[in-house]
Amino acid sequence: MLLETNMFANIFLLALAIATVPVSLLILAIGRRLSQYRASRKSSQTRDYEDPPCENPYDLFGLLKMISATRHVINKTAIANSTELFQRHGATYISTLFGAKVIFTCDPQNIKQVLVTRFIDYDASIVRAHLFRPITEHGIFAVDGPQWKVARDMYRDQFSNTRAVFNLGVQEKGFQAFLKRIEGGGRQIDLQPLFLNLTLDLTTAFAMGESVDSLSPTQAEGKKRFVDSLQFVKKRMARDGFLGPVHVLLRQSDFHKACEKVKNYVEEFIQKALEKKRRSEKVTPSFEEDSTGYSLLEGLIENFDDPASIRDSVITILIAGIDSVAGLLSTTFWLLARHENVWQRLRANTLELIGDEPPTYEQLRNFSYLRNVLNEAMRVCPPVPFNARVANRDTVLLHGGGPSGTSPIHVRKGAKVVFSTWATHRSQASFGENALDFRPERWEGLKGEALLGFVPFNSGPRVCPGRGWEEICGGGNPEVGYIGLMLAKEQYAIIEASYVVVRILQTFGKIRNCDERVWTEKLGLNLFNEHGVLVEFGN
Ligand code: HEM
Repeated sequence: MLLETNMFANIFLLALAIATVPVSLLILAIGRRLSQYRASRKSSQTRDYEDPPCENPYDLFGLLKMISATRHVINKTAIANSTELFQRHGATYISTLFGAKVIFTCDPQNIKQVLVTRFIDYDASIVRAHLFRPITEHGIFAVDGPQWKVARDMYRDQFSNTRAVFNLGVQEKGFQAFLKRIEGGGRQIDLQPLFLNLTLDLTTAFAMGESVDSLSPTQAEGKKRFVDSLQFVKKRMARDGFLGPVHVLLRQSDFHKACEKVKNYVEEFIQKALEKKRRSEKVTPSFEEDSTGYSLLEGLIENFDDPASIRDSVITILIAGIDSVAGLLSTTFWLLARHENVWQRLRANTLELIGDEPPTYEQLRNFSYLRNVLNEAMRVCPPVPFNARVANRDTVLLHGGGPSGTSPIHVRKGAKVVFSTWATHRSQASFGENALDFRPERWEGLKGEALLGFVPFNSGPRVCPGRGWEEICGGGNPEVGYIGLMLAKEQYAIIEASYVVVRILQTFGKIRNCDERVWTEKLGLNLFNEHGVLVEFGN
């Protein structure tokens, strides 16, 4: 009986607890909104701040926003919808998500504030550390402040010296394996998965000193398992990133298991390199053009001792450097197959400037029309279409407040700012009336303000290191850093993509588009086309 009474009491208490959860959440959300309202009223009374337009003032908890965002992700219209919202509400507007205000912006001036001018007012890790921690606990994406500086400095030697670390021999080997998969031409192929395999092979060779050979028909079983785990981890991180806090309700054990497999695989390479270092005292990275000896991992071991941070730094590159470059290559060829004039001009330039021999680093670096084509491909379809930061103190965005959109906006500590690279790249104010068209020639005259609206690698101190290094510091002047970056030529990611484009253009005279369907978003950690890149090469 006592047992029964206890049981009923427990069930009652449990039911009461469950019933109080939504009520408590409701009270919490109302409290939060009230204090936000009071604070923003107070600040706008004392200063000239004004709130930007609100997407839906009645959507108090962001429930409608969540439903609509989920619907658009499922329908693969999230990116198109984001542009539509900017058109409807202005370049900066507010929405509510999970009961909190979120500022959305595609205003280049505001993006510059977040990434460059007021860089220290924002943190990046809050929005993604939970996704990165299981795979790279102290890796650069999971940390901010002094910890971020430490993680960033680990890459300094490698990315400040792209010319030395860029291995043309590895590139050519990868390209030959890629070519075998499309040999002969005259048949329809989907380039998108092949580019992913190619960048997997190139990046693992660069990061660990040994390719995973994903393009090889005889890929070793262990390498295949590693690739499967790595790709699974990235896919799951992207899914959980979209789900936000809801993801904790879903099973995570398979994710953690895959993370362990990836870490174990990379650790084996670290152990081998450490032994090598112990034996010969010094691991000297080999910068010979045809050598496959150099790896980021060995470069790191040369300077650092902690195996865990070396592992995090290596895995970070496997997360950041593979799908992004594959996305850029896929978009470029999707566009080239639909713009014969650009293909013709690029091919003529390639044969004239480089001939049919594999290109040198210097030729790739100075190939300006190719640079324009890649810039334009990243403008039309940025591999990282949006990003977010959280204010770590009260701060300001310069534009977008009030009905005219000209007043500064008060950004409270803890507020999230989501900025859309996709939408800013489509701005007519920056790129003219034909902003939606693929026109590499526009880069011949672009300068100043327009360049401010081009941020495929982000900008400021936290700019993608695959974009170049020296210019990041900009002599300590953020303004110089910002503009200097636009002119940077030592860009690992661009040089890597350039090598592949040049070799394909040297090999094939023609490209034919085999897919009349419209481009449809496929969102992961990077952006792809749902239908791939179906083309036929000919001579
Ligand atoms: C076309 C190719 C690429 C694009 C568009 C791209 C874009 C980006 C963007 C937008 C960020 C900033 C993320 C943020 O702060 O939230 C970033 C960060 C980063 N990227 Fe890339 N990336 C590319 C290729 C690469 C490559 C090839 C590597 C390395 C080999 C690389 C390594 C990194 C790293 C380590 C970070 C973190 C930087 C930090 O937080 O300080 N990326 N990338």
